[in-house]
Amino acid sequence: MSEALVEIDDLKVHFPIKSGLLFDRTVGYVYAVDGVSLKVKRGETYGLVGESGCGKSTLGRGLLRLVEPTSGGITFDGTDVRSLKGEEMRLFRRRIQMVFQDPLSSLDPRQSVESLLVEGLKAHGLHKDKADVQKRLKSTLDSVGLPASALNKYPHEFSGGQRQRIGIARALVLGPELIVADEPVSALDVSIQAQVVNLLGDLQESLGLTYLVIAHDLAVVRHISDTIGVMYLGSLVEEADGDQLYERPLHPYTRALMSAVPVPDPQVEDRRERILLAGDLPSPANPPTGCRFHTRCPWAQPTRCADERPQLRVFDDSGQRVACHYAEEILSGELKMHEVRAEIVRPDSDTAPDVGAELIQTRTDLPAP
Ligand SMILES: Nc1ncnc2c1ncn2[C@@H]1O[C@H](COP(=O)(O)OP(=O)(O)OP(=O)(O)O)[C@@H](O)[C@H]1O
Repeated sequence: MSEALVEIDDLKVHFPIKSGLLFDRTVGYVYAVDGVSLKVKRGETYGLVGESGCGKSTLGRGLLRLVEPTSGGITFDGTDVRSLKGEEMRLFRRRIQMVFQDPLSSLDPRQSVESLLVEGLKAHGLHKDKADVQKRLKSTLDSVGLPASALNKYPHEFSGGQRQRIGIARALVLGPELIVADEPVSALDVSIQAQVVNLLGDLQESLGLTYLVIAHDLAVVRHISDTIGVMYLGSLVEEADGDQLYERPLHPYTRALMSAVPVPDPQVEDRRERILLAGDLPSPANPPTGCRFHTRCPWAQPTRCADERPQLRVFDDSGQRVACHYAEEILSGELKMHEVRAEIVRPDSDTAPDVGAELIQTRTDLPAP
């Protein structure tokens, strides 16, 4: 299957910053999403990663029009989402559901599981046939591994993992085609995370679901994503097949994110590339000129990186896309990291596993170029 269910074209979501006594003056914008184009194929999982504040959630919310995009196109199953109104919009919303990070805050503690699940059905007028509703609720609970007796209980009576199963059931009960899962496991214990990730995988297989999974942690999306997009300060900086991205990360930011994912093998863990990013994420209200990553990039070159914004371009036949002027030179090793900003420790070539590059420890106490 390769048909795109969702197509996002040059999407921008800019939030106005208001000032003045009545907050009636716009003094600037938060460029939360600033020109993202991507496709989510039917039946597949698109993993969107990036550190907190880079615009991942806003992109997900913009797709559902929970926030109104500033510009750009969104197509869902061939329909122009941005032109939908009234009843058409309501029907569209049924086809896409969200799963949120923290089930405790997204589930009203005063409502029983039954009432939480029926709520969605009511919003779409699907609650009238009582026998049918009961059948639907029970089979939905069964599909997420919860017993029918859960219907009469309240969220606090469940463990964190079970609560997330309720959150997933609430999304599933309307029979959606796409699920936007925003940090679906980051509030859970590590031991429970794998169970919920596996559940999402099983549901995808049995129900033919399409997922957009948003996470700050590459480890979470690694095993479930067919395609991974890496976001930095409102833009996609790299996109590739899940495996391809791990074998050959091209963008310096992806390499930095990758180096933060722990590897279970201590030999590999000791020897792999480490890039600790200098400084914090710049403000999306005042993004750096040129390449937005240049202020933190260990390979940034004067003055092109500061002057010219790199476009997301197809790198080679693999279809991998990267927004970096120097991706080829970094990959070939022709361009070295700034020695003043990095301590480079080369691993013993006889024993070093093939993990992409020399072992690099970047010092974070040095100023950005
Ligand atoms: N409604 C809003 N009004 C103004 N600014 C907003 C609004 N929503 C988000 N932002 C800002 O947009 C930027 C991107 O936020 P967003 O939540 O999309 O990032 P994120 O990558 O999902 O981070 P997190 O994982 O912390 O949610 C942030 O600077 C945030 O403060």
